[in-house]
Amino acid sequence: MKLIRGIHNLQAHYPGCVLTIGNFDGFHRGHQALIAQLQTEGRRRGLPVMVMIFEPQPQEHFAGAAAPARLTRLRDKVKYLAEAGVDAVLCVTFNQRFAAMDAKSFVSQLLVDKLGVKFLCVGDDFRFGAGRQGDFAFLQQASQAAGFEVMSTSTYTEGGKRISSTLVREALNNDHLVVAEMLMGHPYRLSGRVEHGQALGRTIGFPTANVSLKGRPAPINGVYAVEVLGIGVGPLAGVANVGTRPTVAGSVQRLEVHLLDMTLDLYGQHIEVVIRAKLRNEQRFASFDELKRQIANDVVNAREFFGLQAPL
Ligand SMILES: Cc1cc2nc3c(=O)[nH]c(=O)nc-3n(C[C@H](O)[C@H](O)[C@H](O)COP(=O)(O)O)c2cc1C
Ligand SMILES: Nc1ncnc2c1ncn2[C@@H]1O[C@H](COP(=O)(O)OP(=O)(O)OP(=O)(O)O)[C@@H](O)[C@H]1O
Repeated sequence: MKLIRGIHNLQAHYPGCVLTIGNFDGFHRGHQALIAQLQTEGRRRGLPVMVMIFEPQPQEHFAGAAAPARLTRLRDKVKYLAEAGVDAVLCVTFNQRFAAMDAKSFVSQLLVDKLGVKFLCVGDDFRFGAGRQGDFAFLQQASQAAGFEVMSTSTYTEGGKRISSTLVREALNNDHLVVAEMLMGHPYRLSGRVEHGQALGRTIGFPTANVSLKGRPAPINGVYAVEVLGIGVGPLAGVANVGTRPTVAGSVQRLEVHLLDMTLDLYGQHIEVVIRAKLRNEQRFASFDELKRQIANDVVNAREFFGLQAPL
């Protein structure tokens, strides 16, 4: 699969495509159904399937810290889209300049001239162009003039509700991990590079791999039984904290993973942490000793969740 980062990296004339546009945060079953539909259209026309995504997501650009928590970072979105069989991802840098592009230019310059779009599938609530001036009716009109087809996605629902990234966020926020997994068709996972922490964990017998969330708050908070992927072996069972570590006066939310029965040097590696079950909320303990006792308990609970025996 081809990842094109930025409009400026597009070939002068892309050889035509079937296209969809959106955030694809969480890559839920609605997104998956849309991609499957697009693949049928691509095959029918002998054209590559392209997905246009934005980084940052438009709401993150406009609302900054007040934007909804990010479910899936770019690297993982691209991975999900590649696994789903998409041919190309165009990741548009959503900045002030792009936001200022009017709806007409978005269609004529980007979709038609640069991408050679032949078939476009978006939700009928899709808005685009400066001031959200472009809508589905606008697209229909423009497509007739420019000679491409436009179709609205059929809505994929669960229990009468439209599956959306917002619904997945709500489920995760309420610790309904099973619901979130059902909506997404895969368990929730966080990923990132392992960085150096204060190395306090090892002094209490629980070394942790610290994963920066790059300043984007995760939609979950607390202590979880997890599985770690992406380090060649595994999945490896672990226990993780997603939080600010109030006991040690931490402030920035971070992901910390302690692998069960295993000491591995993970510094610098990119790991995927599959969130399997919530064990408890994060707490502020009066002493480091109390925290240590509680983490030992968390380990016992995670072991029980995974059906693992304590080591001899
Ligand atoms: C399973 C687990 C549960 C944790 N729970 C809490 C908690 O409830 N409150 C808290 O302040 N810190 C919690 N922590 C974070 C510890 O404070 C942190 O691991 C410790 O300070 C070591 O940090 P360091 O890796 O930067 O040295 C938890 C860590 C783990 C691995
Ligand atoms: N449940 C669904 N069924 C069919 N298509 C969907 C569904 N959810 C999203 N889509 C389509 O997938 C594309 C990408 O959607 P996008 O990720 O931007 O929004 P979303 O999943 O609806 O999340 P949000 O909660 O942020 O609105 C859009 O074209 C959208 O119409």
